[in-house]
Amino acid sequence: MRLNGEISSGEDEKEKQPGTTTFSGQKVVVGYALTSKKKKSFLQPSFTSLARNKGIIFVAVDLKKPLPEQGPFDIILHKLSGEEWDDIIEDYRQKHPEVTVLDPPDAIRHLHNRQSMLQDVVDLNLSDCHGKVSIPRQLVITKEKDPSSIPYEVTKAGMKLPLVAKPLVVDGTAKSHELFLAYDEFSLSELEPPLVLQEFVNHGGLLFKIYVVGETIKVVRRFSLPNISKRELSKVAGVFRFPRVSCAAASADDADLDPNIAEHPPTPLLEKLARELRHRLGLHLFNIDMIREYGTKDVFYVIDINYFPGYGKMPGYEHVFTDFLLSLTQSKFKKKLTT
Ligand SMILES: Nc1ncnc2c1ncn2[C@@H]1O[C@H](COP(=O)(O)OP(=O)(O)OP(=O)(O)O)[C@@H](O)[C@H]1O
Ligand SMILES: O=P(O)(O)O[C@H]1[C@H](OP(=O)(O)O)[C@@H](OP(=O)(O)O)[C@@H](O)[C@@H](O)[C@@H]1OP(=O)(O)O
Ligand SMILES: [Mg+2]
Ligand SMILES: [Mg+2]
Repeated sequence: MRLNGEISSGEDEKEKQPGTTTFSGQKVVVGYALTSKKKKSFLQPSFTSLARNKGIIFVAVDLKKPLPEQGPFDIILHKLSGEEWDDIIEDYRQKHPEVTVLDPPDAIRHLHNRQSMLQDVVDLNLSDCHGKVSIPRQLVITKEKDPSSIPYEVTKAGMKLPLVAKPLVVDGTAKSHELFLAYDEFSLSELEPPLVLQEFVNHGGLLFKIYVVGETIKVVRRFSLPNISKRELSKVAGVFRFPRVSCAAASADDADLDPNIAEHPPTPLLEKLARELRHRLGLHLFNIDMIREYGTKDVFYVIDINYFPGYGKMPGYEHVFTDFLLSLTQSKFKKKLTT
């Protein structure tokens, strides 16, 4: 932590104000390396002004200058793709252990692959904690595979139709979010590996997004794909691209919903899931997409985990994030006092 006014430049410098509520009356400097889209959705004025009043200032990392020459920072928030950036931030992290880097690049990379992202959910074995949490059955089709062999692979693995086809790698591009619903296995040969093929689980058209910010979780409901009946499955063939239904800012929280579908998953289950994943993934900032199997009360599937998601859409994110950033520096300060 730094004393008031110690930082010398940066586009947000003019936003600084005296009078803080930080642990020791010092400013917390948060460097950020985000795309312009992310900066716009995350650093909303309602958030930056609340943070400023609590002594947190945000400073843009200048990607054209060496990172070690910038700052000093207390915390770095980042979400940029590419190996070059990963190397820069990893090197900085090792040389500046006093700076909290959210989060380590190798832990983030674990979520860039749709197979590895869900592996920790499988390992967790949350089967007796107010409900059962697992992942849909899935099959990876590697890059080397000839697309014409996909129908055979699917049949051999005993996968149940319909299937959701997802690009294996999630790299922040629109293409990595291009998903398809496959009603028959033969049409899958139209798609381009590498892919993850996941069994489609009927869930009543509603999804739970569990936002994790350190130790805090917030759950919102979003609209999702409707159930697919056996009758529909028998009548339809082909692969169909579908839009990013659950990403819309319009939440399903206020809609008139069937309580059997919309009732929130049990809090102890969500808390345990988030805590365990936080530790196993080594991440502070992510969200979990979870669905309830239609017709059940407590059978859940995790279908997606995203690093540093769209927190701007999380109700009350300004307060949650401000408290989180302050708690990070406070625990560091306390540690310093006791060592
Ligand atoms: N196995 C599944 N069963 C039923 N519906 C699914 C399944 N997998 C995905 N979906 C639906 O497709 C949507 C997109 O899937 P997913 O969340 O995996 O993609 P994404 O591109 O990573 O999304 P995001 O924008 O959240 O990163 C889900 O929100 C859900 O509506
Ligand atoms: O665009 P939004 O603000 O909605 O945020 C989305 C975010 O995009 P951004 O990081 O470019 O902002 C996505 O990241 P990438 O996988 O593409 O890296 C992914 O995390 C989505 O799940 C987020 O939507 P949410 O799950 O929160 O609804
Ligand atoms: Mg998702
Ligand atoms: Mg995702």
